[in-house]
Amino acid sequence: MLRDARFLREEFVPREVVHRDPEINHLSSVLQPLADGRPADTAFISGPSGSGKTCISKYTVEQLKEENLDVESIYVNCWNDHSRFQVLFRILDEVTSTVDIHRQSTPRDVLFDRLRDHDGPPCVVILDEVDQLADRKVLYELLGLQSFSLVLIVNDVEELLAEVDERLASRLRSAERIRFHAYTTDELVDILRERADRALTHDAISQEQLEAIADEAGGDARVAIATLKLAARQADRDGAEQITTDHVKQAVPDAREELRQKNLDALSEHQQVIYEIIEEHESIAPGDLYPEYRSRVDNPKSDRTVRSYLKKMVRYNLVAAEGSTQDRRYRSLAPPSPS
Ligand SMILES: Nc1ncnc2c1ncn2[C@@H]1O[C@H](COP(=O)(O)OP(=O)(O)OP(=O)(O)O)[C@@H](O)[C@H]1O
Repeated sequence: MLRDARFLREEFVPREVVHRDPEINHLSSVLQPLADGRPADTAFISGPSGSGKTCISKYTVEQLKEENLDVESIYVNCWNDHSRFQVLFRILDEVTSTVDIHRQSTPRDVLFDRLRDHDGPPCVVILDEVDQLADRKVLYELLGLQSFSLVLIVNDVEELLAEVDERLASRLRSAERIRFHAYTTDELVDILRERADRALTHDAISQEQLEAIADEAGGDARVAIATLKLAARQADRDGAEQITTDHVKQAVPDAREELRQKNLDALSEHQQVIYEIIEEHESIAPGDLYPEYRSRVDNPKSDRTVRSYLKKMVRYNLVAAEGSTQDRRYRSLAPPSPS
């Protein structure tokens, strides 16, 4: 049944991608000046979870690098590296040595000065999950760096623009926008087919089962691929030669739970505290949540940062937001524990 399970792993970056030609062409054209040694405009990549924003951005930049020896690239996930220091450090660390940089003792502007003075080949910086940046002013600083061109990945551009100061918003408004839609069922079937052909033995999964998986995934390629992986794993354990309807039916909730758990594990310490508070309540308003959070941590983040954490947790299916903006309440989406 399983030929090469690596093709079903989430982190696998496909060499061939399907159904994103217009988006790839658009991003390639924005980045094209780099091929002539000129800086490129900033690109905003937006769209729902699992619509291929990260994968297509990386793929397009890799293509550019294959054709141009003198282009470099850096990928930073702002969910993990969310402070100004972390972002600047990650970029600097890729382009030059940072052995003498120490978090506690390095003056704030040394990192930035080094990046500004960096005299290497043009470099594309893919900043993923930009809305998770604790200090958005770092974007303003990065926009001013000649050697670096930015690809900014967010779920919703307008939401981000509404949250930054006017000076930064007006710079960002001129960025080129590339919007990704959620995949249709047919598109997901093609993505799944490609993976299944590489990962599984011939005929291990029928068109009907692929359609069933795609249909349940709600346009999200990550959910679809995880479902295929779990269905294949179960079929393999059962010693079956084909994935059956039952394997798929079981894999659908398991895949969602696996992804939920992964997202939960990826939360920072502060985000975990916020999540725990929500879990302890049937539902809670942000106005009650914030003081509770402040009382539980040292150096609490601002109210605004906590609200952006909450939005992200909603997108990642960890919590649900109920009610309108005025009377919003958050509720955990953890499955009921078996009694
Ligand atoms: N067009 C495609 N062809 C092949 N694989 C794809 C395609 N689009 C997405 N994938 C795969 O689907 C998974 C999810 O894609 P990706 O991480 O790029 O989504 P995303 O839009 O960045 O999601 P999020 O906002 O949740 O980070 C990845 O494993 C990726 O390789």
